[in-house]
Amino acid sequence: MASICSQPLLQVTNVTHLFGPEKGCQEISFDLYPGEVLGIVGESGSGKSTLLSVLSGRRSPDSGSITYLNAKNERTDLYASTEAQRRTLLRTEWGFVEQNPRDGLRIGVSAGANIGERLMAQGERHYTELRKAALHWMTQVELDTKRIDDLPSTFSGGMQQRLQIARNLVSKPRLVFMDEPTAGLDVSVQAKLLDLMRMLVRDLGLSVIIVTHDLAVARLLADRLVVMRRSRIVETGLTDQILDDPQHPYSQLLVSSVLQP
Ligand SMILES: Nc1ncnc2c1ncn2[C@@H]1O[C@H](COP(=O)(O)OP(=O)(O)OP(=O)(O)O)[C@@H](O)[C@H]1O
Repeated sequence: MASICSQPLLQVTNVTHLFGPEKGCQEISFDLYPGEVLGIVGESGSGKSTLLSVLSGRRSPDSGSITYLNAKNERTDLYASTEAQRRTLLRTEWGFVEQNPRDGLRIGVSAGANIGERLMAQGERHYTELRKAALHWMTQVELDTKRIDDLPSTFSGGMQQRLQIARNLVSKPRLVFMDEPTAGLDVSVQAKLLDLMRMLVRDLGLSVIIVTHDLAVARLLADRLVVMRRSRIVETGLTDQILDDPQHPYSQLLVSSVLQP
């Protein structure tokens, strides 16, 4: 967890993006600290994915601001930057793990090339170095290194998700966004992936914003939660506090309906 002295990595102030009344996200404010994992939970349609795409620079807010403390320790306003600057940030200091690995991988190139791509974009041209990094990251995410030249389409869903994680982490991002990264996987595959993600987040000191409708995933990974309902945050707090003692009636309903046997 972050030290209370450090500055927020991400500062979100009054962010709104609406497709219609209560459709999207509105008046969203929170700070994310270095090394912190923030879970965004709420029912389907509450605006979690919309918020994630605004936070990650993919969709401009109608109003509000998001500032990010970059690796040079400069605070930058995400939407005052150019589109190209935001794209660069997403390829370097940030990562984005899509729910469907096919949206986050290049399906037509090998696993090794998928991992090496971000390094190449950052100027690494040495084949030996790219190969070494790919092997290292395959090992980190527990993929068989013998599959380095295989296409991701020959991988299982769980393996593709591990590859997507490796592809993101190779550039040593400081902040990773994840949209339901374990949804659609078998329960046992999910459990192993969650263990791996927990280990990587801890070992690398990553800051993460993760959208999930699965409170068990939130419990395992997140330090803090924001609960969304109809485009707004209804409650925010430490994960254990919210899951064990929710204050808002909607959070109470959400927790009781999902966690009760
Ligand atoms: N591109 C879009 N155009 C119009 N409406 C949209 C668009 N994207 C999302 N919405 C609407 O905004 C609301 C919030 O959707 P969003 O996908 O952010 O919710 P969510 O909480 O992520 O839901 P889920 O858990 O089902 O993915 C929904 O009513 C949705 O129909």
